[in-house]
Amino acid sequence: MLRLSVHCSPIPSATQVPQVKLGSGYGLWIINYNRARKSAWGISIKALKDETNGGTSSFSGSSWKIEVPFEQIPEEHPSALGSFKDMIAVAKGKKLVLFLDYDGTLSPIVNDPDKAFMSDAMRVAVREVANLFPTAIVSGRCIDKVHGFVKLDNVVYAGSHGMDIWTPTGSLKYGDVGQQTKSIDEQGNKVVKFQPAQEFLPTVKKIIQVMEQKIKTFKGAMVEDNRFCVSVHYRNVNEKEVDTLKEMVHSTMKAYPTFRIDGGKMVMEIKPSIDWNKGHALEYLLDTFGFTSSSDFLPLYIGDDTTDEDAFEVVRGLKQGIPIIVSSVPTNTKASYSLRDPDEVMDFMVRLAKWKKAKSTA
Ligand SMILES: O=P(O)(O)OC[C@H]1O[C@H](O[C@H]2O[C@H](CO)[C@@H](O)[C@H](O)[C@H]2O)[C@H](O)[C@@H](O)[C@@H]1O
Repeated sequence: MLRLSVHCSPIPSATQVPQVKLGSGYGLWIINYNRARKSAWGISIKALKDETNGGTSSFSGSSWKIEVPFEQIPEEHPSALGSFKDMIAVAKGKKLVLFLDYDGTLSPIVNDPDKAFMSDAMRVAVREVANLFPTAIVSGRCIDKVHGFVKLDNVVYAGSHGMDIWTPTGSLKYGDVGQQTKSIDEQGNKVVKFQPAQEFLPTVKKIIQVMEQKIKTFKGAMVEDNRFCVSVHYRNVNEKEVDTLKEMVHSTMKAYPTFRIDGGKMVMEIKPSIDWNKGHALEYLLDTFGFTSSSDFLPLYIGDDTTDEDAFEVVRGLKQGIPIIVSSVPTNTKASYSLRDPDEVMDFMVRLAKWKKAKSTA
């Protein structure tokens, strides 16, 4: 346990001090924590629902005393914009491959999941980078929905947390597992669909039916059909009812032992318990892009959520790649760099495109 005395400036009055209820879905964020000096002067403290938990806090006089398990202190990660030159230096001689999460990365987090629109400017930026680098959108949403938001045809899509991947070629490496089917899309293009959770589809449909009934008593709760996965949203549920809703979901899912529940931003993500996640999807996609056996590629993955950590881990494991977390506060992550929000993600892509064009004309 690391003990910190945090002096606030200006001194907050008792009423300004955020109510931090530890152990019930609240947590502490320490901004500008100086790991080397183990101090945190003049910092701001936020109590965020549903974030890292642990420790205790108390307020006395002009300072907060915070006790946090050392391993839970969020680290700062250099800005991918601020460190652009150093960061991109490793791309020399390599082919960059871009992976982009959708919610919270290309679109801001909003209360209504059906209204998480991407701006036109963001669309222009994604189209531009996708013209320069192989680019994939990797989302928890079902493919139809994420395609409906992104509306671009020069990227490939992986939906349902990577359990539904559509590419023009498919993969030879994964070709013999019987999970790839060839078809023709609405525009008459060949598409190979990789769907490792096919057999779970009937049960997913059943779970959606059951959950839709059960959430009726929770005002604001919403069930989202993500084809191979189900999201139970509680962003708009009264705080006092969130724990009961979570308990309901956990106890209901006991009847479906071949499924697991992962966390997300005010959402419970119900998924088939197969050994497949966004990290595996990244490996599959690298293969379809033709990069598996060579070392001359550099994956760059940008994402904001816990499910993106699986992809960050794979990128790290490859020992050639750049994992970037989208977060406005320091956070515990396997990413190496950070961008604060979707606006910075857009600036970053514009910069990336400029860098590539300058390199090509040099
Ligand atoms: O992998 P992603 O593309 O990041 O998708 C993860 C989930 O994102 C969506 O939910 C989140 O964004 C919503 C809109 O901003 C927000 O209302 C919700 O609270 C967030 O959890 C999406 O609705 C889910 O289906 C995705 O699984």
